[in-house]
Amino acid sequence: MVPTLLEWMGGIGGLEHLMEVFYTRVAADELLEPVFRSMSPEHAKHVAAFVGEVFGGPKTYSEGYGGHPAMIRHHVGRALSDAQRKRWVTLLLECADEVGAPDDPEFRSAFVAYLEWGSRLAVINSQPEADVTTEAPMPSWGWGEVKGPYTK
Ligand code: HEM
Repeated sequence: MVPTLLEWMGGIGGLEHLMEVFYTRVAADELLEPVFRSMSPEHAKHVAAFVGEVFGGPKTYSEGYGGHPAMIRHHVGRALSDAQRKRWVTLLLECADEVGAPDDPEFRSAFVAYLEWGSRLAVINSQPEADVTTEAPMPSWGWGEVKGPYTK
């Protein structure tokens, strides 16, 4: 059986740890700190729940935190810039290295693909003139063309 992306990265505990480390670093980053100044103490946990669900885990975000529409609404009107988006992705990947998240080529290609996709949508939805549809279904992300984790 091919593991889900969430299973491969150590389950929800592994993802929560990554997000805790990441949002601590975000709060100390000059470009991102103003964007996340009002984030709730639960922010890292909620983002981990969302990404965990997308990566094949339990439906925690859908059942407890408002689902995909709520995630989209959190970005609406924030006028995020591409520079902020790039820093967000770069910092998250640095933290993935720091916490020892899987670094096999297969996992990282799937992880980066999702982060590029999701972060670009967040920027689009955050523009003041954006025509946002919040009713899109929860995304589901898998291994893509690499089809599964690295095997020797
Ligand atoms: C794959 C990409 C992304 C995902 C999955 C994601 C997910 C989320 C989720 C689930 C929330 C709501 C958290 C909660 O329920 O408390 C949220 C809020 C937010 N996100 Fe994102 N996000 C992404 C990209 C970005 C990027 C690139 C930025 C900015 C550079 C950003 C800025 C924010 C901000 C400002 C909030 C609201 C924080 C607050 O409550 O004050 N997001 N995001």
